[in-house]
Amino acid sequence: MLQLTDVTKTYPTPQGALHVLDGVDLHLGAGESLALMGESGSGKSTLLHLAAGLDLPDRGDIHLDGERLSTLGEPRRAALRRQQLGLVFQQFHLVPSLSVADNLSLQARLAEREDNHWTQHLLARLGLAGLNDRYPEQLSGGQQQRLAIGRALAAKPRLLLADEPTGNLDETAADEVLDLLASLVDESGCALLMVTHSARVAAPMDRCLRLQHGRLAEPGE
Ligand SMILES: Nc1ncnc2c1ncn2[C@@H]1O[C@H](COP(=O)(O)OP(=O)(O)OP(=O)(O)O)[C@@H](O)[C@H]1O
Repeated sequence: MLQLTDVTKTYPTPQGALHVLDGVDLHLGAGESLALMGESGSGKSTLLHLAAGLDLPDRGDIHLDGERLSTLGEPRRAALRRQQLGLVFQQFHLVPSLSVADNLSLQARLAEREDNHWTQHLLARLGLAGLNDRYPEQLSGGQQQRLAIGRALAAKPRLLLADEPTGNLDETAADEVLDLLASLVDESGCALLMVTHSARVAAPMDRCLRLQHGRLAEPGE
């Protein structure tokens, strides 16, 4: 599903080149879940952005669903994202001018993969069924994040990339959102790569890796 081979990423900074990823190898199979941990600034978001084809590595290869991202132009990478990926960020990135229902179905519509039955199921499971006509600003933080998760899953992606999806929520809301995310990922059968600082969140996932000094390692290594 996702394969990173010897991936290197460096950012230019006024102090010189910052080597964030230094030969990262990673394989994530279909339906597999992986927690990505690591200290602040260790490069977790950078890795997720590369996996999504939002940025390209300096060296190494990234294959998403068998496609080599570095050989694709941005329009083709965007199409691949639309068709294969769900993205959830710490900031919800909802569209303020669209209702709950329209935010939820946005990506599925763009991917031309609307499934009314699945959409209604998601709305009910996310506890948003009665809120169809509201706008994001009329929702609580937890409801906004649940909507962002629903939007990412509405097109039935093969891989969900989630970057600290509950970092903005209090602990109770975070627990609820993560339980929901885990069970909806199970129901949809998609693979999950989730950045988290929480060992409790990482525990139920198939695998957990830690990013340190630009490389991936088993926790505790
Ligand atoms: N566009 C950029 N230009 C220069 N430096 C960058 C850029 N993006 C990120 N960095 C730097 O690269 C390093 C890794 O950033 P990244 O956001 O990937 O870390 P992270 O592990 O996700 O951190 P956090 O847990 O705090 O979100 C940081 O030192 C950051 O300041």
